[in-house]
Amino acid sequence: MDIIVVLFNRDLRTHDHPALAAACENARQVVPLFVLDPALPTGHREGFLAECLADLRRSLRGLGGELVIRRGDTVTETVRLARMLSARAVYTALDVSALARSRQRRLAAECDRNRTEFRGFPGVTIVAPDALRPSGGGDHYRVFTPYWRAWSAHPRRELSKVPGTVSVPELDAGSPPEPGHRPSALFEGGETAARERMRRWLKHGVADYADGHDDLAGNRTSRLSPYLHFGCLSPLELETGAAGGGDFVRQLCWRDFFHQVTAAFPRINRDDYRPRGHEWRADSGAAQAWKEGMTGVPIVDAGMRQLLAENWMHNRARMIVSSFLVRRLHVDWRVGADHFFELLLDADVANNYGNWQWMAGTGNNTRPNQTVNHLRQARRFDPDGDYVRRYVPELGSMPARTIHEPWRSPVAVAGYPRPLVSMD
Ligand SMILES: Cc1cc2nc3c(=O)[nH]c(=O)nc-3n(C[C@H](O)[C@H](O)[C@H](O)COP(=O)(O)OP(=O)(O)OC[C@H]3O[C@@H](n4cnc5c(N)ncnc54)[C@H](O)[C@@H]3O)c2cc1C
Repeated sequence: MDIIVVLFNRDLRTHDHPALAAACENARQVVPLFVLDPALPTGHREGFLAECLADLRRSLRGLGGELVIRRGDTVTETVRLARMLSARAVYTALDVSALARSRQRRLAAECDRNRTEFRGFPGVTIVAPDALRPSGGGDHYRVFTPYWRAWSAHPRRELSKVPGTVSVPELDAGSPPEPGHRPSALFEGGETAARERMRRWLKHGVADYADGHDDLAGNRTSRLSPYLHFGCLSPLELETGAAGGGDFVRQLCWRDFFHQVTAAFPRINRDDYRPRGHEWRADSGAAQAWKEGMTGVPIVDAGMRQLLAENWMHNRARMIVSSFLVRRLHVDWRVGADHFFELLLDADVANNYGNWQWMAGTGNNTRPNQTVNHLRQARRFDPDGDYVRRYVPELGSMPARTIHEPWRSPVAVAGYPRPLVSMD
């Protein structure tokens, strides 16, 4: 039999899917597979994932194919299916986290034992994590600006076409996960919703990105991060569509940057990338107040409550709240990063922990002692206080003049705490 199994992970799409396109070209029959593995840290993302899988199944069925779903250990289930079908190969997109890489290694070894070909493909990032090496030596770029230069000059692969048909052998397709609770009403899972959002963004949003991306109250960033995380969108296709959108493309480069750091330093979610000997305070009360959006600093609380309400947070707010936790409360970056990881719909190991270490001064920041002035940031990026008013209703009637410093107001605000730390 001439069958190839395509294992889907963080690439839940049919457009620009190099592994799927190659399998359809190379074999008469193809089995698109997703394994619901208990080891996957899906957390609040389960409902979104279920929508992504349902949408992918619909798309594949539209091509004459199917999405086969199994439950259990990814390697065991993939190899079991490949053996049952006497498949000649397993194709998959390569990813960078420690979990993904150990799974890839195990899968490659098991395939080898069973005399099944194993092939890894690109598609999770724009430029493959191992494609660029600094001229001065080393296995990855530690600093962003030289990476950005090399990345911009690096030739791109061609976008892969959606296969004309996907021909699947007779087999039990398996039941999809329950749609369950969608964590955030703002994000509908799946490639169809992702492509519609990308289309609107490229037509109406990206041109304003340089001016608008730091406007906390405005909806002026793409909000494509959950779709990029689950691979409902190809980052390369997005970059191609945004050609000329310099500042926006630079953000996509940040994503690739942290992925190549993670590939080289897989313990990025646990160990300091650059140990600085910080002594963190074990203050669970302060950390709890921060998580609940009750620090008494409105701009911080607004960000943390946006996270609780939407499972997403504006990038500027992520910078403000993370720096507040590590620089003002002196709480370990791991506490904040793990909380983000649990709640964010777009949480991924590379971007989340890479950015947290950056803010904590233990990561790739060339100015590790750089601090954020929280009040100045609040006045600059939320000048009218609309972002705070939206997420901190206790302050709803405060004028722009005092909303960022309610402790200066002669009238106490009922139900809203005094700042945990002095803001002078
Ligand atoms: C402490 C902290 C934690 C973060 N955790 C995550 C995370 O878990 N997952 C995540 O995708 N992003 C994370 N980011 C980066 C950034 O905040 C989000 O990617 C962005 O807010 C998503 O919104 P958007 O899609 O509208 O972004 P846009 O501004 O429209 O940018 C487009 C895309 O570029 C990428 N991008 C933008 N900024 C960054 C960045 N600083 N680092 C890496 N990629 C970037 C994202 O994929 C994003 O979707 C974090 C940033 C900080 C400061």
